Amino acid sequence: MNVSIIGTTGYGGAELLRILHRHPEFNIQSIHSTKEDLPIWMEYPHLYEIIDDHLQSIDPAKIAKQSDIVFLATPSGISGKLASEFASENIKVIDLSGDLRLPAETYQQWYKNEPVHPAISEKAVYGLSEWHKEEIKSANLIANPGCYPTAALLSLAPVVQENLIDPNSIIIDAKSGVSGAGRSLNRTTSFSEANENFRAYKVNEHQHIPEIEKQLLRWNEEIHPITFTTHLLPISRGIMTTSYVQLKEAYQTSQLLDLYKETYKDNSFIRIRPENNYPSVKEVAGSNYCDIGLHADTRTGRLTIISCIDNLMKGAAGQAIQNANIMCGLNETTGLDFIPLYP
Ligand SMILES: NC(=O)C1=CN([C@@H]2O[C@H](COP(=O)(O)OP(=O)(O)OC[C@H]3O[C@@H](n4cnc5c(N)ncnc54)[C@H](OP(=O)(O)O)[C@@H]3O)[C@@H](O)[C@H]2O)C=CC1
Ligand SMILES: CC(=O)N[C@@H](CCC(=O)OP(=O)(O)O)C(=O)O
Repeated sequence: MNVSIIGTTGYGGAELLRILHRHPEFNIQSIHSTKEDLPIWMEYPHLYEIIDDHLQSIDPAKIAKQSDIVFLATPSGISGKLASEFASENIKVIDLSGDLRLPAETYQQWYKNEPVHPAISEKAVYGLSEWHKEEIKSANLIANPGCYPTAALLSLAPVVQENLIDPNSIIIDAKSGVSGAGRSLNRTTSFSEANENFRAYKVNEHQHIPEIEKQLLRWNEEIHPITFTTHLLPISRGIMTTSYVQLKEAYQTSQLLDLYKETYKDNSFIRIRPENNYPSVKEVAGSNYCDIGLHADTRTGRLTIISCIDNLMKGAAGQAIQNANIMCGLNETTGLDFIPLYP
């Protein structure tokens, strides 16, 4: 199967290259950027003598003739336009941006960009791999989930679906490494601003709030608006979400762990930690795992759920390739089954 990547010079694009280079079923047919005729190793010298491909211009008709799947690792605003151009072509499209995840009006409100025409966005399947496998299998257009929503949703799904929590009690405290903001220069993620620092940002106005709420409501229509706060960690990769929810009844931690293990028993990338064991971002780095640990506080009746992913893997490129595997009828772990990088 031939695949192409647009936005290859960004962090998401580079991560797609890293995984696809060793994928046994997908062949990297072409890589694209607004920079043309440049060997990719000149942008990323760690690829020197490994990947010699040159960046090519973005010509959707030509890409669709040569490839079966195109990954859009481009910024919000750009991805939507590209998805519209590919709509008339015979090619599967997986978009890593937020452009296809929300209804037009909500998108405009939170992203402040012109929305994609609903005729396009309504065809997109939300690619939360573990939960929408059947839809993904027959999709031609995937809205790959955001990094924070992936970590938060996977960790909240079992208790939300089973209606075990007060629907007005969800608080998600989220932290990300700086690669989550992409490769371009930016004051907040520059070394002297981020190093030895820890700050909250986009408080109550983060663009992932409506994405998380939309999926929670699909699982349980009683869910109320959430409180979601993002923070910037002085590390390159990794996301941790710590969610607090009020349980409707008293549960032991072991009962809830059993529910989580049962829910995810057929999903290789979700690791439910044993009692009194909680994940850290380094324990999933470079991998497609989402590790979840939890504890029910019998004093307060609240459940604390901790979830860790690598933002560039399960939060972006890894999940995109997992979705491509599902779309092509492959085992979802194909090309993704490696151990996290530690330490
Ligand atoms: N970083 C992360 O952890 C995550 C990112 N995402 C989403 O994935 C997408 C890519 O993110 P990331 O790799 O971090 O971003 P980067 O900023 O690192 O890369 C963006 C890429 O888009 C290309 N690009 C920029 N402008 C244009 C344009 N006008 N036309 C075509 N290509 C363009 C850039 O390449 P060039 O300038 O060379 O053309 C670059 O290759 C974004 O939508 C992001 O929101 C989603 C989940 C997690
Ligand atoms: C650390 C950091 O800045 N992270 C970014 C994640 C961006 C992202 O994933 O954007 P999309 O919704 O377009 O996919 C942020 O919080 O905005």
